[in-house]
Amino acid sequence: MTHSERTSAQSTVDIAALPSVPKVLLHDHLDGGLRPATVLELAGECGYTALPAGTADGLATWFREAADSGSLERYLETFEHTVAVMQTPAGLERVARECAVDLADDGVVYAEVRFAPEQHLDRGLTLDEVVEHVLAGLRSGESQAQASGRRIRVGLLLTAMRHAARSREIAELAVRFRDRGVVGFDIAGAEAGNPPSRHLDAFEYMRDANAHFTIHAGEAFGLPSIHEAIAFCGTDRLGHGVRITDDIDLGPGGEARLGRLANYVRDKRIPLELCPSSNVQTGAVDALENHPFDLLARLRFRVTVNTDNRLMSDTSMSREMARLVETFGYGWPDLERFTINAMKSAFLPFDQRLAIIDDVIKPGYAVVMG
Ligand SMILES: O=c1[nH]cnc2c1ncn2[C@@H]1O[C@H](CO)[C@@H](O)[C@H]1O
Ligand SMILES: [Zn+2]
Repeated sequence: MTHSERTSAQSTVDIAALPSVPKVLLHDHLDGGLRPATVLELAGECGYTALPAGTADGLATWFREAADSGSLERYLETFEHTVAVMQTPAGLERVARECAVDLADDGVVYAEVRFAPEQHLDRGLTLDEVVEHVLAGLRSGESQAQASGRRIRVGLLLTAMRHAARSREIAELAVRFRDRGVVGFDIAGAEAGNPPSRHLDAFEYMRDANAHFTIHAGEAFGLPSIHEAIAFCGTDRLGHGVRITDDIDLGPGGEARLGRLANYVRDKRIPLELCPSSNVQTGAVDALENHPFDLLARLRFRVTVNTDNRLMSDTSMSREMARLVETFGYGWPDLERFTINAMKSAFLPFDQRLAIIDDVIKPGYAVVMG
């Protein structure tokens, strides 16, 4: 065996081994990741009768197909059913606990999970109580994972809905809980018509508090949204950001010419929280093979791999990575790079990020690369 044959054999990804390598997830919605059976059981417990199917399998199929709509607005309508069953202390804690356990079972070692507290007040809980119950569920899921030999750490991001007017309040909530497990802030929801600058005071509050945030931008709307998120709001990361490719021209020989905004994003190493399957479902990209993930990765943007909504996309970190490997032919060194990109971009203190990279990620990839 020559050196290059050996190197390529060692770097070839065995799809079955994906759950065993350490993975880092920065963009995952708590209310988009419920187990179908849990949706069903919680609906029974809280008397929610509007579920679109009566079995776990039926629900799994319904969520995937309904989310496969080609439009972000229609995709978001499916959350009505998950949010409806996450209105009680028990419901919130269970969903959060199962989220941590499921991610750990998939080999995720560090995750930032997000949700919008303002959507969970229907049964009288306060914003603070909602966050407390979700944090309690995450801690209990971490312990449960550890008892079964899996180690995961989950940070919480608090999301404000961009069509609503509570972003400043949610930013304050995030800062109030910063030493109790909340690591940052975000805005989500329908992007077109709700530019990031509508929530400028929330972002200014976060910056004033030296606190971190990301912004869903460049998913259903293009460059103006990304520009505002960066230039006006000062975002640390871009949720999706896939439409940054609108500012990249490919010449006749395939050579890329970056516009000023694309250059800025790359120069400043602004992390892109790319969510391949979700982007195909919402129509941000027409097919996985046309996803700009690979172009952006080859141009050395700081790309990261994310699930967005595991229930709606019927996915997991391992499955997203498998889809990328099958579509673009990535090897283990590529997946390790995407994972380190994500860990570098986490909203954890620098020394803790480095410790996970050096003590967990690199040794984990060294095992599969031989
Ligand atoms: O990809 C997305 N783009 C924009 N908003 C989203 C996406 N996925 C989920 N949400 C929205 O975020 C809320 C809090 O988690 C969800 O309820 C959903 O409305
Ligand atoms: Zn999202």
